[in-house]
Amino acid sequence: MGSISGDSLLEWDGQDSSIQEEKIFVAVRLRPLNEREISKNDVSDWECINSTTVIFKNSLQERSLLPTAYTFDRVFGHDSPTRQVYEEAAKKIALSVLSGMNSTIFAYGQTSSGKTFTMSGITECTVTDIYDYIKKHRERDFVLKFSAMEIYNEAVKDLLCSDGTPLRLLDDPERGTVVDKLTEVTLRDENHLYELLSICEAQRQIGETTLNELSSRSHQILKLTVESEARGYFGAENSSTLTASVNFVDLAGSERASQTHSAGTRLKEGCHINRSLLTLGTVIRKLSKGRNAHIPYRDSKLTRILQNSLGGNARTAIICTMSPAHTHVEQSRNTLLFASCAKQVNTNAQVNVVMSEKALVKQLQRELAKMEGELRNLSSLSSSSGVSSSSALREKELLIEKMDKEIRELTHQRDLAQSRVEDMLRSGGEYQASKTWGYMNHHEKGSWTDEYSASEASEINDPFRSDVASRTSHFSERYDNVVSSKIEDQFNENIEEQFLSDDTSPRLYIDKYFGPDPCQGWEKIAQEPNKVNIEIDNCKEVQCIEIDLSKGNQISNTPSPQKGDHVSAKSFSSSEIDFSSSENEDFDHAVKVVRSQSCEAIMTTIMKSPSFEEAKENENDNALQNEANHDQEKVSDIETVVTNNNENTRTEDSQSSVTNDTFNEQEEEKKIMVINKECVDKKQEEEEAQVNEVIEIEPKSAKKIEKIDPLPKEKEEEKKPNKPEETADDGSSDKTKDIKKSSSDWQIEFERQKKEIIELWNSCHIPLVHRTYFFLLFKGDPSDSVYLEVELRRLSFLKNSMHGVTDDKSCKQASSAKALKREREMLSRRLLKKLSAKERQALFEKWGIDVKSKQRRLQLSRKLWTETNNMEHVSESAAIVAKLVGFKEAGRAPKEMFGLSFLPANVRASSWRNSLM
Ligand SMILES: Nc1ncnc2c1ncn2[C@@H]1O[C@H](COP(=O)(O)OP(=O)(O)OP(=O)(O)O)[C@@H](O)[C@H]1O
Repeated sequence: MGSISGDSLLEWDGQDSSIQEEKIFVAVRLRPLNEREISKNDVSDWECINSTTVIFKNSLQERSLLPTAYTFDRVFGHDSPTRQVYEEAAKKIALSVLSGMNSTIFAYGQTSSGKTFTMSGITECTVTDIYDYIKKHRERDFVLKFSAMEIYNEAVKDLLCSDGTPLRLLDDPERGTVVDKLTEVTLRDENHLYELLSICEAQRQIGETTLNELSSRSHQILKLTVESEARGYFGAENSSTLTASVNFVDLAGSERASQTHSAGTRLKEGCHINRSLLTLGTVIRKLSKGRNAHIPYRDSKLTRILQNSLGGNARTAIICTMSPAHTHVEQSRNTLLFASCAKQVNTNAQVNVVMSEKALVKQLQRELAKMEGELRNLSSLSSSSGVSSSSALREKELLIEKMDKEIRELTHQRDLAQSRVEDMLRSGGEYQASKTWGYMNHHEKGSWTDEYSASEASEINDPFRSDVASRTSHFSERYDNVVSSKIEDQFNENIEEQFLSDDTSPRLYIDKYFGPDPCQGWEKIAQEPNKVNIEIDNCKEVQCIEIDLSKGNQISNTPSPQKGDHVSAKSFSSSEIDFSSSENEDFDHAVKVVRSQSCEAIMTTIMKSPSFEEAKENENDNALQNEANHDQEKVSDIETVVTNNNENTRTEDSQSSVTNDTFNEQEEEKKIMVINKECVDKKQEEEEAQVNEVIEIEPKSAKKIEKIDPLPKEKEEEKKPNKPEETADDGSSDKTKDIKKSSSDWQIEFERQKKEIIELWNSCHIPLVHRTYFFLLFKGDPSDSVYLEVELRRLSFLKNSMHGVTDDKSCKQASSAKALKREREMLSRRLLKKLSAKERQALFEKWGIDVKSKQRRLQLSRKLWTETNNMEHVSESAAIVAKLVGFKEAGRAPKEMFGLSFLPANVRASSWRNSLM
């Protein structure tokens, strides 16, 4: 036995770890004729003509049809030593174990052909080479383990254990078939292995046959496992641990009983041997034909154990030994046949990176260290990225802080603006509330309780205060008239009236839920001399007022105090209304024209309808009728103005202005409204500028006022009577055009706001009383714009409150749909009280309600104010509600109000819009 060179070992270092598909390496070895064969003059029929071919050289062979030449991977003649066989047929396969590949070296042949002789030599050569390799490769740690078994009569026995107990075969999912409890000895060194090999040889079943004195009666499988891993420095770079086994299989020899003359035990042994070899042959034959199905591995323990080596993942070399003697020619041919099949079988060997426990622990330790390192890196990355995240977070926090600050500032500004508006309105409302009751008391009890009453103003001989107080009292009276002249009646009526009053009047009911009426604030402003004076000093409009007031004051001492108002109003109205054709186009006319289109005028027209008059004749409520008649007397004066043309109007107005106090009061009321409105415009502009709110309150109207050139009294007196034509020549025509244009623009804006308000009323569940009150309050001139604005703002605020934007309980209360439902129920009961059966029937028919249906009154009340896009419906709803709750103007309404024809459709549907023309 020689040793392999270092160069030979090096060629195994670079083993490809990928799956290596190859054929089973098959070699044939001919032994020399032994003494017995020679003694019997047996001849050698087989000769290796080269390294790969063996021929049957007996030309006298009778079966000439059989092949005479056999080619294999390698053939060895009788003079080839075992070392050569190892080197050229087994070494490459056997030493694959050093590269982590399983390998198997078979010795197959008939009995006494030299299998044991060959395999013993190959095993020793392999062991020697392995240990030499280990000695030359100190960079790796090697562990060699050895186990040995035999299959004797289909029993697996441990050759390293002396008790001879048969071992079980187990099927392991990963390792395949394993022998249970097979002794595996870790080798200390090469000598240790040799000792073990000696034990195995001693343990193996050997029997004497006629062909072999030391015939092996079992299949022996020696297994040498090599585990290796890189050590030290190299281990860090190469963490793989290789584990592989090389099997040295010395099969029992096939034999013919006739030849061996066996009997008894030997015959039995021979049967098992032949049966297992037959199975092996079958497996090889099938594998050689590529049949992967129905391979009888399990038919014998030999094939079962060697399954991985037979077409499996182990590199395999089969060395077929044969006797060249002519007497064994048939067995030799069988061996060659087996060899021929075997060389067709493919194997799929691969490097086994199967770790030992120690290697696994080390591998896990390395992986753990690697993960810890990665974790540290990740932590450092997180730490560094955390800086940027923290920075970004800080930036966001600063941004949020800034936004919060802006929100707080905006909220503050909003609250400030609201507070100012509400304070302004509240102050006006409080004043008006007291004023209202003062006025009522004035009428009821003959006393005037207001601080700046007209009488008090007169007493202190303050003409300005007196005039303003006088005007304001008329203005206040208008409010009271609009709201109700029957407040006390409502208080005194049954509990149903609580929906209006609870503990207050309709006015206060509205005030309670919606705040004081916006108009009231302007009254107070006009009533407070200090404020008025300040504002007078600051705006042109007030200069007009001063002129008016001075004249009013002068004329107020005359028997016809209203005349002064007419004169003073002329300078004001002439710039707004196109009456420049005559100096007589005075303010009276302007007021009358405007008023003629107001809601009040419409109401008047409605009330004068014959059908309503007819229905009214049947009215049993004498008090209401008397009041209506009384109101109608006032309205008839207005109606007279409405129906006249300009020329006639001037004459009749002049007469009326002298003879009709009611009309004069209304004119004054109108003028004050306009004046107050202009003052408020200015004031509101200033306040809005302070709070940076952009609320455009009739800018064109304000512009119109600015165009007024208040003349000194002397010049005005000169200009009016003597140069009427100069009115047109001094640019008044242009002003008139501007006015018309402005009026048109305002009309559009007015129409938009009106529709928006009506929609908001409906969406915010605004009480119908409020809607009606507001609807009837409007005159339809530019002075209404401020009220529209305020109402819009209130409703917007209320809507926001309903949607949770603001938190105003009173608003939420007012917006209660439930309250609105109660109000409708209340109104339905009032239909019975306030209307006659005939009126109700007419109303039901007009509103498309079956007069015989149940809850028809409730049906009607539920329809009120519901068609927000139908102005005719809105107008009629307002008229009905006004009648039912006793608004004074409604009370003045003739019975036609509830008839089929309230107004011509074109008038009803565009009452607000028309009121501007
Ligand atoms: N190539 C050879 N050169 C010289 N002697 C050999 C050779 N081969 C075998 N022999 C000799 O032949 C005899 C039988 O050999 P061996 O026991 O190895 O046969 P075997 O095939 O194992 O037989 P069995 O199957 O019965 O165990 C032995 O004495 C052995 O020394």
